[in-house]
Amino acid sequence: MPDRDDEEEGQMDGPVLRAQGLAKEFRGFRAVDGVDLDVAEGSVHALVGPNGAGKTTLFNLLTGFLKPTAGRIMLGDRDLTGRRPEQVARLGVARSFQITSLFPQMTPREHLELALAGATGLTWRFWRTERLLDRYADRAAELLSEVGLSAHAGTPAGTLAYGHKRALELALALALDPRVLLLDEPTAGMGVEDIDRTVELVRKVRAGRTVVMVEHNMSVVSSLADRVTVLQSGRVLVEGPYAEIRHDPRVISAYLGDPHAED
Ligand SMILES: Nc1ncnc2c1ncn2[C@@H]1O[C@H](COP(=O)(O)OP(=O)(O)OP(=O)(O)O)[C@@H](O)[C@H]1O
Repeated sequence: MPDRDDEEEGQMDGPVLRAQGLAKEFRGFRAVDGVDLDVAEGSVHALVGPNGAGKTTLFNLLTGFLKPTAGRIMLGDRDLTGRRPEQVARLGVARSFQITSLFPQMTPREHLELALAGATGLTWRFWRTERLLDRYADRAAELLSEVGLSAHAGTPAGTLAYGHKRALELALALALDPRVLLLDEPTAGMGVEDIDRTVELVRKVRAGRTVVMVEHNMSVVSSLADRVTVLQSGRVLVEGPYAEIRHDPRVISAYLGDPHAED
């Protein structure tokens, strides 16, 4: 018997983020082709798959950066389908941006104050008003401490080490206080030490949150993910806990590029 209360709240043990029949076509080519995805509240859910599987496209759909050709995206009982990225973010699905979106001259503290001001609806023309930004100083300091950047709060972002830039991106997403945090390859381009640090960081920030991440590094996936969705050719190939999917012959074939993998 379905538990109506839980369903109506759109949370508890039900999915907090749900995609149904999601598709994206680029000039007739289906990069995402009828994906169903249920992300449970409080879980870390990894999206994996070989190159070109549609992970980035799916991420862009979930965050409003692309509009779906078909299908529906729900956050709890709210329909996110077709909403713009800033609306999606404000409703509670925030994405950790790429380093290219950082301003090299601005410090982590300034980035965060600006993000916090933006999250509360203040527009750009207000951001230099010192008193308004002071309001966000405490929260910015907290977020910097959460991601281990306190010692670099006043360093221009352009001169930060790679791992620290990625930590700043994460803090910027957390500034939105999201219900669902999307991480796009959080360990991409990192050496072993930074990867370990990032795994610890994600462990820490996941508390009380739901995380969806695209991640190529399977050891990172095994350390962090409660559930894994494996995509191939725009479709869900397999879904389940990492311990189960890692032995699945379809997954192994997909990664080895077996042309009969879908059989
Ligand atoms: N804007 C676009 N126009 C046309 N084709 C696109 C576009 N974006 C993605 N594609 C195609 O859609 C498919 C899926 O791409 P996508 O980047 O989502 O895969 P991915 O799983 O993220 O791959 P990777 O692991 O290499 O990042 C690819 O074949 C890609 O060439």
